[in-house]
Amino acid sequence: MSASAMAITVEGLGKRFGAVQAVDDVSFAVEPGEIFGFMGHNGAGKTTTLRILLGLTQPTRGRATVLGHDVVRATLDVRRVSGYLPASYALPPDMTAREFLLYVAAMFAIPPAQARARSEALLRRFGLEGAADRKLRGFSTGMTQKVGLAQALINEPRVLFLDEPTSGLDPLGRHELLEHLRALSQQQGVTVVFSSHILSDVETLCRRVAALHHARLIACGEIAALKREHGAATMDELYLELVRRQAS
Ligand SMILES: Nc1ncnc2c1ncn2[C@@H]1O[C@H](COP(=O)(O)OP(=O)(O)OP(=O)(O)O)[C@@H](O)[C@H]1O
Repeated sequence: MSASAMAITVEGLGKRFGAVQAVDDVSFAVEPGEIFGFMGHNGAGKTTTLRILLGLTQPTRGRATVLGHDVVRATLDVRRVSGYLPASYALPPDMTAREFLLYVAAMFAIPPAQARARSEALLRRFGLEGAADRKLRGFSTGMTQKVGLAQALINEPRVLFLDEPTSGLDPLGRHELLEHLRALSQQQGVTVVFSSHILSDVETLCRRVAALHHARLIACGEIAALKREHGAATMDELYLELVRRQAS
């Protein structure tokens, strides 16, 4: 696939925070409609890369595009077509789920009637109708993640960036969330970047992955091919082998 046909392109991306090189010469591309896995240990640079792709942090080197929009020069276009579920964030405790979705819709300047229709559809889709008028302060981890995903979808994004979306979820909650993501990709052609430490979830959902290690990309490609290449039977084995090779 040519670079211009890619949903996301990342070329020689770098980010330095003072003395810390958070992302170092990272390049990869994501195809439209694919669910692309992003793995790496704590502090490897995953969140920083996602935040650069969303235009929330400026790179110190390199360039990246989302649906052809340069993430530095066309940040507003990038935000318009993107949804983001951060790894951790505080929902406003005194808002109800419904109020919160309408609030996020207003930030995207979605007209009120459309905002109401989308909010109701998302509340239904995530089984939150019964809790829609409850204040967010009492929401469980699973319900909070569903609200988080609903807010990330309010602008009907074509590209969805998810940072650790399944952490803290029970097996049923994880399964439901993975099914939602699969449906978004397969039925609506949404491109998903799925960053996770839970390698079984990455394997369940993604055909291709990138692995970051100490800010650098140490592997990128099809999971099946990477496993073959590195003689790994499982995803955990693959990841450990990739990291081991860096150390030796
Ligand atoms: N705003 C910041 N200021 C200074 N250093 C930062 C900042 N954001 C990230 N870093 C540093 O950059 C490095 C990469 O962090 P990042 O959050 O991108 O990693 P990560 O792979 O997402 O980790 P985790 O899995 O723990 O979320 C870390 O050393 C981190 O401390």
